[in-house]
Parts: sequence; structure tokens; C-alpha cells
Amino acid sequence: MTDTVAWSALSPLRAVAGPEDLLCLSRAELLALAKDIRARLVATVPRTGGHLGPNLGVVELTIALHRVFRSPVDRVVFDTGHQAYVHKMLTGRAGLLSDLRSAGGLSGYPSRAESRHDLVENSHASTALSYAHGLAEAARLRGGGRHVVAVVGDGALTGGMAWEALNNIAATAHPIVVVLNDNGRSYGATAGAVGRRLAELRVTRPERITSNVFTELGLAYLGPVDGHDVEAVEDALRAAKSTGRPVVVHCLTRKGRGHPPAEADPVDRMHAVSPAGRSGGIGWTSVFGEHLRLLAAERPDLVCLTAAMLHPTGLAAVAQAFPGRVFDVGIAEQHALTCAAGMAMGGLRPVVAVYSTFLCRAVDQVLLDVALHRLPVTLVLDRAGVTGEDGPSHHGTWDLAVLRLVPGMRVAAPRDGTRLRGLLAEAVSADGPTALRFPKGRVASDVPAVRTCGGVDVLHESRRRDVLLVAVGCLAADAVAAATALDHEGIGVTVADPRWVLPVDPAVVALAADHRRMVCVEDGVRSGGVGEAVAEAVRDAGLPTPVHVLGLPREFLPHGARTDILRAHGLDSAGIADAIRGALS
Ligand SMILES: Cc1ncc(C[n+]2csc(CCOP(=O)(O)OP(=O)(O)O)c2C)c(N)n1
Ligand SMILES: CC(=O)[C@@H](O)[C@H](O)COP(=O)(O)O
Ligand SMILES: [Mg+2]
Repeated sequence: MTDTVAWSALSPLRAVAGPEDLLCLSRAELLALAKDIRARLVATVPRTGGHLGPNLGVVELTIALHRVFRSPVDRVVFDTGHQAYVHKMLTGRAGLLSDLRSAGGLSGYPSRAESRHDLVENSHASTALSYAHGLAEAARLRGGGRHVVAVVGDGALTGGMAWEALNNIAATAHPIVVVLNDNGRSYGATAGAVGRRLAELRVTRPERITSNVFTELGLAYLGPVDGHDVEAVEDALRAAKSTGRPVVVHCLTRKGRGHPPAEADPVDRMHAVSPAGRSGGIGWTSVFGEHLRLLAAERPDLVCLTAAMLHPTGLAAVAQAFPGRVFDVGIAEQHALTCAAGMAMGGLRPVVAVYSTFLCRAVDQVLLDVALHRLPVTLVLDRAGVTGEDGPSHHGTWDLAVLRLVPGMRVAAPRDGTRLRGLLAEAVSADGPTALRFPKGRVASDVPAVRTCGGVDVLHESRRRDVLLVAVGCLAADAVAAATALDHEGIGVTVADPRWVLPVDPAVVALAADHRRMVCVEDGVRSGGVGEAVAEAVRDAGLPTPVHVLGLPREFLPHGARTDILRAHGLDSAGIADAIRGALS
């Protein structure tokens, strides 16, 4: 598909095949280039979906950066990477923007397969400074001659790793340039003292700044600089380059700059826009947030924590109703978990809402700060399973395998909105740690049970007991569709939804004893997942029932549509039916 903005022959971007083409541009041509880049972002990203606001905010900053530094000889690392579309457009990929985030098209994050200018593919925040420290040590030991530049957002600076890295970098004399892209926002206003101190710096004239948190650590500090003035940023970067030591260049930018609907967006300045045509509908997230608000009204001890994602995780409704009981800790999942542990020790009932993939950041905290003490903390993992267009570091495919290892942790996977509400109520009333996981997107239509067996819902059964099909969470509807299709082939499939999927419910084993074979299907990695836990429980019970596990491979899955990726791995109704036919052949 082509963009609505024609790739006119006069488009200044057409003349930029790589960063070296920026060097000969006049000030007027640079202004025209910035305008052209913005026009293409505004024309394209609302259609493809992606991070419109963040990229509109770094147009001039990225142009200046590529005029002062010599990527890829100089190493340029983008923290989180969601703001690297402009970088991609200036490194020869402007013509590919129309396929952004589609399968086989441009990734929404830096991609080493796409370009030698791209270094870090991980979309998890607060890592850039650690990479920069490592790259600088490598440059020192392998022969210098190159600069290391890290572009870090003010939100990313609320992550602990960023300060671990600064603690090390500031103790060196390495020529690391930290470009602080300060727009005052993560999604919402950047939380905590870092956000507050930066806000003070933003309004202080450079000549009045004698010291700040960066200089106190031993870093040089330049700024604040108007991040939308190419010339000013260039001057600051050249000055930084010549310091020959670690230096922070504090650039003031506006998220959504140049696009009034983004600049006026009160929630998040169009931080991440959905692809055109992906209509709303009731999402899992809003079902969760609304029910949590009701539970919070009944339970004054219930408190909530978010890692800078109040709206994306559905906690905004609770925050509006009970502002003193919702805590935004910044992009600090580790702190969120252990702070929740402290709250639980203090008699509160914490709910920590994060995207599934970001739980990986806080495994030690779940294991040894929450579960070791058997604390009643509830994890709510949104975007669990295949998420889609955000690609490999955003798929939430590891949570089930990770949480299976945690002693005392109970994990629920609701199959629809009704189960989500019921399981959430059970989770926040449980004695010990619990987790509840659901996917991105529109909530599934209710799938009623035909009967229950212990805590397990039986969703479909026939006279024959050929196969017990255990479906985890949102795949229940596909499982019932597969079983219904197989009815017509004389294959009797019982579909069971354990609701609480870990540890394995004894009722699942009891049902297994009554069937020739078992198939377990989950939207998560097979290795160490629920299916393997079910197989282990069946074996431990001394049953001969073979268990076939359907799930995702232990691979980094590419970006693309969630449904396409699930289908490609046989996790749709046709794939499940085929797997059952195969298991019986
Ligand atoms: C560990 C982790 N937690 C949460 C997120 C979700 N997230 C993506 S971008 C973002 C805000 C980043 O703010 P900032 O660094 O200031 O960049 P900006 O969007 O303002 O350019 C968050 C919280 C993430 N990518 N990584
Ligand atoms: C970069 C980042 O981590 C978030 O902005 C994420 O891309 C948002 O994902 P959703 O669009 O699924 O909320
Ligand atoms: Mg920011």
C-alpha cells in the first residue's frame, strides 16, 4: 500500500540515502527535511500503527545526531527503540515506512537484520546506557576512534538499570554521549523525583545550572537545549563530542510535536496508535480495569501498582476512583514487585499490573521478595501470549513457564470476560501470590461450561472419550471449535478449561484417566509451560495417557498479526483439530 503523501520527486527525504547525505544540506534544506519527515510520519503511522508521538518528538534531534556522529562507525543506541523511525528514515529506509510493523516489513524497533546502523532490538526500556558502557569498554580495549551515543528518554531514566549504568559510566573517562530526550513524559507525566528534578532543570537557564544530579555523579552536563532546533542540538553534540568524557546533553522535546492531535492528546500524546481499521470493541484491559475498580470499592486494603503504564494496563479507572491507592513507580518493574511485597507485609492487598513481557524484568523479585514470603500479591499480566506487531521483545510468551517455577504461585488464565471477573475476585482473595494473564485486544465472547469437575470447567464433551483437550485461557474458543468439527468425524473430544492453570488441578488428572489421549494447548512457550506441567502431573499419577503439548517454540517470534502468528504455529481451531487427528493416527 502506498501512503497518502505522495513520494514526490521533490521530497527532501528522497535525497537522503544515508546519513552522509545530511552533511551537505543547508539550514533551509534541513528545515524542509524535518517537515517532510513529519508529513510522512503523520501520513503513515496512523495507518500502520506504531509510536507516532515519540517519533514526532525526535525529528530534529535525530537529524542533528546523524550530522555530528558517523553511524555506524560511531555507535548509536536508542533506549526502548520505539522512537527510531526517524533514524530508519535517515539510514535509507524511508521508502519502506509504509510496511512498518507488518509481517516481513520494517520492524517498529531497531533491527540488526535491516541495517548496520541498528544495534539494540530489545524494546524493554532503560537498557541503552548499559549497552553504551559495554560498547565504550569494547572500543577502548579494541582500539578507539569511535564515539558511543545513547539516546535515552526521561521515562527510561526512571528505570533502575539506567542508574546502575550511570554509576559505572560516571566512574570512567570514556567519551560516552548521553542524549537525554526529555519530553517530560513516559506515557503520562514522568513519575517520581527524577521526573520532578528534570522538570526543574527544563525551566532553568543553562548559565544558572551549576550542578545537578548528573554533575553530582561526575558526568559533564550540557543543556538544556531546544531539541527541535537542529543547529542548537548540533552545537551541543559537537561540544559534547569534544569533552572526551561521559557527558549528558539535555534536549527538551515535545512528544507529538508538529501534529496538533498528538500534541493535544491528554492521555499520552499518541504514544502508540493502533493500526487503521482495528476497531476498538471491549478489550480485556478495560474488563479488568472496570472490575478491579469494583473490587477496590469493596476492599479498602486493595492497592495497585503500575510501571509507568496507568492507562495501558487499565488501572486509570481505579486511580480516578481511588487516587491514593494507585502507585505509578516509573519504568521500574523490579521496584513495583518488591514495593508490593512491602505493602503486603504491611497488611495491604497489592495488585501489580504489567505487560507480560515486562514481568521478565522482575523474576527475582517475584521469586524471592514475593513468593519466598508467601505474600498475597496479585500479578495481572496483560498482553500475555503472542502480542503481534511489537515483535519479539514484546510477545508475552514466557510468563507461564517462568511462573511455573515459582513455589506457591497460582496462575489463572481466563477464557473470557466472565471468567476474568471471577478469577480476579478469587485472585485478590487468595492467601498467597497469584497471577492472572490475558492477551492483547478485544475480549473473547463468553464460552459457557457444560459442567464442572472440581475447579475445572468442561466446555464440550461427547459420548466418546477419545481425547481430553486442555485449553489454556483465550484459546478455549478455538478448542471448542476444533472439538465441534471433530464430532462430525466421529472423534470424541472433551474440552476442559482449568481456569487456574498452575499448579495443575488434580481434577485435570482425574479427567485424563477417563480418556485415551490428552492434548494441551497454550498461547505460550511449550518448554516448561502448562502442557508440560500437565504431562508431568499425569505421569506422576502413574497414568499411561499420552499427552501432546501444543504451544509456541522456544524462539524469538517476529512481528506480525497475532492471529497469523498463532495460525502459523497451529494454535487456531484448524491447527488444534489437525493435532488431535495426528495424535489419534
Ligand atoms: C521495562 C519496560 N517497561 C515498560 C515499557 C513500556 N514503555 C514503552 S515506551 C514507555 C515510555 C518511555 O518514556 P521515555 O523513555 O520518556 O520515551 P518517550 O516515549 O517519551 O520518547 C514505556 C513505559 C517498556 N518498553 N519497557
Ligand atoms: C514501546 C512499548 O513498550 C509500548 O509503547 C508498547 O509498544 C505498547 O504496546 P501496546 O500498543 O500493546 O499497548
Ligand atoms: Mg519521555
